[in-house]
Amino acid sequence: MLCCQAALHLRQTVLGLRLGLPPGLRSYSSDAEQTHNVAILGGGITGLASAYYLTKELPNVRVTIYEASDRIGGWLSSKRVPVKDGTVLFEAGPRTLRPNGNGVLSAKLLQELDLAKDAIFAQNTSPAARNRYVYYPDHLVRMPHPSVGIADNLWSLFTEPVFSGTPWGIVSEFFKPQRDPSVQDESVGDFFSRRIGRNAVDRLLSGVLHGIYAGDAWQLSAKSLFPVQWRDEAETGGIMAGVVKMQADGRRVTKHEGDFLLEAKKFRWDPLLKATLKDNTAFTLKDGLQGLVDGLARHLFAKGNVEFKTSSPVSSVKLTRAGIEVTAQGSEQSKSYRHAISALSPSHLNQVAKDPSSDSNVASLVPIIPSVTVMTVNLYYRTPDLHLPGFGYLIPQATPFESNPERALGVVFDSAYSPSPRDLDLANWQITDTQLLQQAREKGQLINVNDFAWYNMPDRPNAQDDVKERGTKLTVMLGGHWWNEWPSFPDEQQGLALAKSVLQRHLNITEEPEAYQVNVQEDCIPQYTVGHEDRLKKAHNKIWNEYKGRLRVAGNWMSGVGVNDCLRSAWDVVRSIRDGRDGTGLEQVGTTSAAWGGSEGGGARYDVVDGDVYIEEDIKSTATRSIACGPWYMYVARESVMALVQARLRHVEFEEQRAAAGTMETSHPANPCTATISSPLQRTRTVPSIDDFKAVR
Ligand SMILES: C=Cc1c2[nH]c(c1C)Cc1[nH]c(c(CCC(=O)O)c1C)Cc1[nH]c(c(C)c1CCC(=O)O)Cc1[nH]c(c(C)c1C=C)C2
Repeated sequence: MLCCQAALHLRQTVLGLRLGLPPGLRSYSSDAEQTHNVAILGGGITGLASAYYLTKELPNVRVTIYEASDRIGGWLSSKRVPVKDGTVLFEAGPRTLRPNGNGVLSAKLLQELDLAKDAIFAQNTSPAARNRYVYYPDHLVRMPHPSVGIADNLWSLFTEPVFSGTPWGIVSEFFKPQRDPSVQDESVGDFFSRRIGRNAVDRLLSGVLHGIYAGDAWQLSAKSLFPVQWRDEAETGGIMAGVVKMQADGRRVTKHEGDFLLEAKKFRWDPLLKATLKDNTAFTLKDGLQGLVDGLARHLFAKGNVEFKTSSPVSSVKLTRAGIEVTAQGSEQSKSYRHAISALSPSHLNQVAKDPSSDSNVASLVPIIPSVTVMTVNLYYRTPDLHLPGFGYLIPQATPFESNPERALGVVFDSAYSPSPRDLDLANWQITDTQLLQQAREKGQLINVNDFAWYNMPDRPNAQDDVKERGTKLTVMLGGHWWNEWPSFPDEQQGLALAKSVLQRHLNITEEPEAYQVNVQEDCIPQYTVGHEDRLKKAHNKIWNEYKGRLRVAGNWMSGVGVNDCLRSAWDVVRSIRDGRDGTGLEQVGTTSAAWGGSEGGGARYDVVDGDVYIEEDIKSTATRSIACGPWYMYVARESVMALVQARLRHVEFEEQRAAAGTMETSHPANPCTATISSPLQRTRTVPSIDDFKAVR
């Protein structure tokens, strides 16, 4: 073990020397007083992002990343495999990132880590963005899209069994009764079948949930997955009424979200990257999303104040007087830190949080949050265009067994995200003068070349596959909730056979793949099942009681299962440590998803109902002033800025009144949403100053 550590240290030093870093950056700061040492448990994307944000926000931080396996990056794993005329790239896990919402963080990383030059951007006009299919009951059905035209969309809506009952269900939703207020949560299936109709769930929505959670619509929580619709039913009478209200009043944002957006707005975007991201639906990297992991790791190595301990599973984390003590398996000594950030799954965290020396049967730190196993089978065929142009297709729960005996969840057409040699050939471009093109892009005028955009032009545009002639690249997704009770999972050959059988039945593909890769990702997607929010609140209380703010949690089990959500939870945790706020990483639970009462609700949130504060691009024509807020452009009407300031003032006033009254429902870390604590108030939130808002004007 010691030998490994020495080797690691040596590797880091050599890497530092190779990168030509000044000596000061190669070693830890010697000033112990100034440093803030933090342990990160888990070297997946959440752990790496936490380390990244820590080093960015706390210059004197020292970080140690503990990772059980011998590689970092977790589920993000891209491999290049040989084929007859070159190599193709296979992704075992996530393959693309969206730049909107929390995705502003991944878009920022492109700039901060100098990864934009390696990126491939798929445009809104690309087949990947326009064409999505659902397989029901025995054929592919294209989902409605404006590019198809009204007549074709209507024809499909009224003739395809997949839509049966749904258009009427949406119209009549206005007249459906509200739920009983005593209902605290229900499944997505129950919620939407009550509001819109059962077919909408079984034939459509369950497919979408397969594509994100690989989960069961009848188990997943409506309150956690559809917080806006859940709230709208309670507040405005229904989902559609909520949509109408939002159109009229503008989008409401919680304080937490508002702060995030304000922060995003401060970012100084490289104009060329911004122009390239414009009208972009998703992006990836030439070496796959593994490139993001490598970019983060490179950056952290170069920083010199981050230590990677791979093959070092953590065995315990204990609260001590001085901070928090972390022990790794195989290491005799435990190390003390001021904070620890757990980027482990809840079950792993429970294992390490148990005190091995105590016999007491303490209830686990985090209540059980189930997860599913997904098998991804990547296949590459010599023949091109073996599928329709598009993103791929999802298979809903109602698809009859005889149409899907393999119980596949969906198929991704990876070729759609991967430019072909034809796309790279300048002769096929709409504009061939690359200088003109770059000038236009710098002005944000034109970024679209054959449905892809590249930042690195006029250099040779990036592609993932290095082949002379393009073939067809696909990924079959299997498992998820269908495998929940299975005692064991199919092996590699069985997985391959299942995938080939799906493709033969659905796409008529009979040829043998030239290359394939079977990946089993055990327990990779946490399931936010009914009651999820309550479980998170319990976890928050327990973690706070046991670790008093020394241990924070981040990851995909709290507020979103995607890569962008992992980045966001890492960002949130680091910000709260940086600002000296108490917390666990779960203190926001319920503030974004529970029913909003504006200033009458939990007091922990505010909304801006007087004006359309955040207006997204689709209605930008109504905005009197535009503020570029990340790549997706955020437009703020001038009056709205005033509304924001006024709302903020009202909120502050409101809090003062509550304080004077002596009680307050609070986001105090010991109880995020439910407790009423008495004065003196313990404010744990950072309230942005009015100047922050004035600065917007
Ligand atoms: C690899 C399996 C995954 C499945 N879901 C996720 C992964 C990584 C997580 C996920 N997938 C999507 C989202 C929504 C946000 C977004 O980035 O778009 C999340 C959180 C959407 C999505 N689903 C599929 C793809 C290719 C994408 C785009 C993002 C990505 O690359 O992951 C296809 C797909 N994913 C899963 C299934 C069963 C499936 C079927 C076609 C499970």
